Amino acid sequence: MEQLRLAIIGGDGIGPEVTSEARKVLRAALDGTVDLVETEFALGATHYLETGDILTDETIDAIAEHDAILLGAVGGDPRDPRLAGGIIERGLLLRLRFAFDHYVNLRPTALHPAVTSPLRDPGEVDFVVVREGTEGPYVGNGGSLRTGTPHEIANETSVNTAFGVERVVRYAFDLAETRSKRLTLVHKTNVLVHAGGLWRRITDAVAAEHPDVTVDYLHVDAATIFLVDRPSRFDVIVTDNLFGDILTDLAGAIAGGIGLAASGNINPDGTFPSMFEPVHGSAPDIAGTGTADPTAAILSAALLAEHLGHADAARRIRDAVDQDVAQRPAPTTTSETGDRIVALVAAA
Ligand SMILES: NC(=O)c1ccc[n+]([C@@H]2O[C@H](COP(=O)([O-])OP(=O)(O)OC[C@H]3O[C@@H](n4cnc5c(N)ncnc54)[C@H](O)[C@@H]3O)[C@@H](O)[C@H]2O)c1
Ligand SMILES: CC(C)[C@H](C(=O)O)[C@@H](O)C(=O)O
Ligand SMILES: [Mg+2]
Repeated sequence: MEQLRLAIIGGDGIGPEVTSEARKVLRAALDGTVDLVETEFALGATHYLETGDILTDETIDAIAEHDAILLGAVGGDPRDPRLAGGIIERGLLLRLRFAFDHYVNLRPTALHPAVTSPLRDPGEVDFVVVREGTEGPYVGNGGSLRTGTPHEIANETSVNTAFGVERVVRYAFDLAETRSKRLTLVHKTNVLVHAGGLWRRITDAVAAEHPDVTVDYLHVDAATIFLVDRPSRFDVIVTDNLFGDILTDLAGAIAGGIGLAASGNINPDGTFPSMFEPVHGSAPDIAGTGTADPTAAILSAALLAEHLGHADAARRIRDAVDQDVAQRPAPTTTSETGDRIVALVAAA
């Protein structure tokens, strides 16, 4: 039987709560077809406060030995001065994305049947944001002069390389070819002229190789209007790291809630393990209450299964989620939702 080695990073807050439900569902979906070997890595703000370690080189090497990573969420109490400066987000989450060259951050959005969108008339909501994952303003290229004085100067430089932009744009076009063949570049070329110009030129050049894909462009501010007014206009959105971050929280909200939004940090070359995680964070406001919705983590596990070649297991997970959200009791708990979805997967 095929063996799949999964690195599990529950993380902080609701991260471990939703990840354990996703693991249950994944085990049920792969049962009998795969020998699933799960290795837990204690990482996150809590781990850092206990040990002083955020992510050692040895741990990166150990995680690299796995076929994929399932991550919950990381980030501790925002008021804790020991966690200031996003040290966990940067030193753990972004470090993993960069170390494993997750240059595609894939964030699909679909309005599941029976889920209520806050939009009055959402129409068809079925699009994928292809968010660049290793560049942009996320690279940590910045600094502050005269810090803490009235004359402070703080810089955060967005890094965009032709190599980095081209590979993610190519991925987005290839994805559009498998969908409705419509691609929207989202940027802010009217202000961010250097980075925007590069994205635009590369998108135009790759578009010439895909004459059957309809390509358009929106400034990111206008894109937020259309996401609310007419999300059906979108099929594949390709955008930079920061715009993609912001748009996908909005996308989650219009598709019925951030508790349903899944993502994959993909290394398309397969050199490193890809990492699957909900779009949401550690939700300290509800951690420990047992009310977190594990659906985003479960759908992230479906993306993981699909990425590893188990399309049938992925389909069964998604079908079970669709059935569950259509008849979900309220109120319900994190583990009850996981249990119901496990039962539906097992019955399929
Ligand atoms: N990938 C990640 O690990 C990741 C992603 C985003 C934020 N974060 C971190 O998480 C911490 C909290 O960030 P935030 O408050 O800005 O965003 P968040 O996504 O954690 O929470 C935003 C709101 O959504 C709710 N929410 C989130 N997930 C939910 C779920 N599954 N079910 C029900 N409600 C849910 C929360 O209760 C909160 O009201 C910060 O430290 C942030 O840096 C981590
Ligand atoms: C926690 C943070 C670094 C992260 C990001 O900005 O990418 C998160 O918001 C996300 O969407 O995964
Ligand atoms: Mg985000």
